[in-house]
Amino acid sequence: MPTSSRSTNLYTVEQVRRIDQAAIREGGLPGTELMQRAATAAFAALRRIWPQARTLTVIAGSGNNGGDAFLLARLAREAQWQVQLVALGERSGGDAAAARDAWIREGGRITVADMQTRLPDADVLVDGLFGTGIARAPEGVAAHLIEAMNAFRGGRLALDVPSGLDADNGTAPGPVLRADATVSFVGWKRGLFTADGVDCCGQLELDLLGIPDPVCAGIGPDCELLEAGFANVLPPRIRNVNKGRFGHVLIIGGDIGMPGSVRLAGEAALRVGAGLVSIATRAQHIGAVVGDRPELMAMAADGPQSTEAMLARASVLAVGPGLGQGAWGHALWDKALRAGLPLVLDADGLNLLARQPLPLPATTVLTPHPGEAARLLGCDTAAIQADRFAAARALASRYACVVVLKGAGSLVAAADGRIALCPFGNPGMASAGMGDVLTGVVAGLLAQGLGAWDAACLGTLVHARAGDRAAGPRPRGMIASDLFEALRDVVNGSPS
Ligand SMILES: NC(=O)C1=CN([C@@H]2O[C@H](COP(=O)(O)OP(=O)(O)OC[C@H]3O[C@@H](n4cnc5c(N)ncnc54)[C@H](O)[C@@H]3O)[C@@H](O)[C@H]2O)[C@@H](O)CC1
Ligand SMILES: Nc1ncnc2c1ncn2[C@@H]1O[C@H](COP(=O)(O)OP(=O)(O)O)[C@@H](O)[C@H]1O
Ligand SMILES: [K+]
Repeated sequence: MPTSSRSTNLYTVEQVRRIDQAAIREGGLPGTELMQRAATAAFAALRRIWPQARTLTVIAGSGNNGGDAFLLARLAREAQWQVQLVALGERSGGDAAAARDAWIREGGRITVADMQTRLPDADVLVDGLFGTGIARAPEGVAAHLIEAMNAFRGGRLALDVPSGLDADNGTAPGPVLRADATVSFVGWKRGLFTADGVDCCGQLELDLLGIPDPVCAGIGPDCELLEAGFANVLPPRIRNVNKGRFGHVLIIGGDIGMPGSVRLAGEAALRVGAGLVSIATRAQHIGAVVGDRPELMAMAADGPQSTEAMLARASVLAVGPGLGQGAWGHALWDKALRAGLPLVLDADGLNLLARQPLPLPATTVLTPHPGEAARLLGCDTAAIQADRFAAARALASRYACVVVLKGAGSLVAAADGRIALCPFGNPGMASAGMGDVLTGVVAGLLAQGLGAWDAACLGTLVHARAGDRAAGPRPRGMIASDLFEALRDVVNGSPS
């Protein structure tokens, strides 16, 4: 795992609440003090991000997120900014009530929003409508305010969480703010980094509000961010070695019409350092597989004996790319799973598992996208995306293995409930064959001796960072093969 620090910890909303309460109870930090610190941190970030700004429109909800907003509005006015404040509702609750009173006491004016409200123009807008306390999809005036904020022509800064986002799961059941920047308080909420969260937050900053580490001890985290430094889990190579030390990956798949998937997985395994890579595929695909990549070996998987001979030489299997679910694919899949070798299962390898849940080898990594995950759990894709963390954990526990749930903010889950999130990757990677590359990467790392958890975490990280490096500012039109050179750079730790 990456070295644990609070800046790489991801928390549930409930865990952040417990930290708040512990800070108030045991840390001697009253809620009003935390709110003041949140406002101060957010105003400092705002000035850093928009150094020319002098006018502000502040939106305050009725809870403590609104409290942060009232206090930020005060700070801006004290700094001689021109501030206009729009509130949802006539009253604020809890510590926010005192913040609202202070704003009014000092002569601040409040526009109480209705369906006709138009937001005043300003350099920057501060979203303090909803934070972690959002309880349902915004409707009526709340929804109108979010839509108006999205139409606002200046910069948009969200306090803690973009309003409308479920900070636990990254889902947006209704309208949601698309912020240019989000300053989050106390700890990262896990939903900021996956599903819709990745499109709503903009630039992310975290302020711990000065809550000391001991106050948080024993509270979570729920999940850890995979960091660039994780690449260190792969030991440097000594010079006196030969290819036999770095494993022999056998990729099984490529039914009629699908030679590309095994070709991509095979080269990916080589590009992260596997010693030998063989492909077991249809006889007619052998030329296509080795044609422009002669370092790959390819053999016809055309009967039980040839399959057994290939399995006997392999140290790691990657089963599924282009495998199909017909009799040919099923027979290979069945033999491969019973071989007991470290295994990566993807694509039709997963679809066959959903149909026939065979026991899996002790070292197994499943790499489903949300559609495959849904088949494995017997639900629909929307249910997977509604709580990706629960889905990844349920899969790892049901199949007693390590699972990579792919997609924006890929998750790696282990059967013991451990979970890590990859904050890298980009929409250019939503293209054919990218998953095949990931399969090859994870298999290539298993072949070099990593365990299932480390290979899945490092593989997900290396694949996503290679995708970012290859995409640069041109994600659209990136193809899976564009990642190969970048994989080699990233796995060798060269700076981007
Ligand atoms: N001491 C603390 O607890 C701290 C809290 N902080 C801030 O407080 C926030 C959490 O505050 P709260 O728990 O008060 O929650 P919020 O301020 O996020 O929202 C809760 C309020 O919105 C209402 N509401 C929820 N969903 C709604 C919907 N769909 N439509 C209309 N109204 C809705 C609730 O009735 C409640 O009044 C954090 O996100 C953070 O910004 C910070 O000030 C740091 C310290
Ligand atoms: N929008 C995105 N942001 C980050 N990563 C993405 C995005 N879209 C796809 N990816 C990554 O690209 C890969 C696509 O895998 P998959 O859907 O199985 O593709 P294929 O079936 O074409 O091989 C996964 O690793 C996924 O996490
Ligand atoms: K907010």
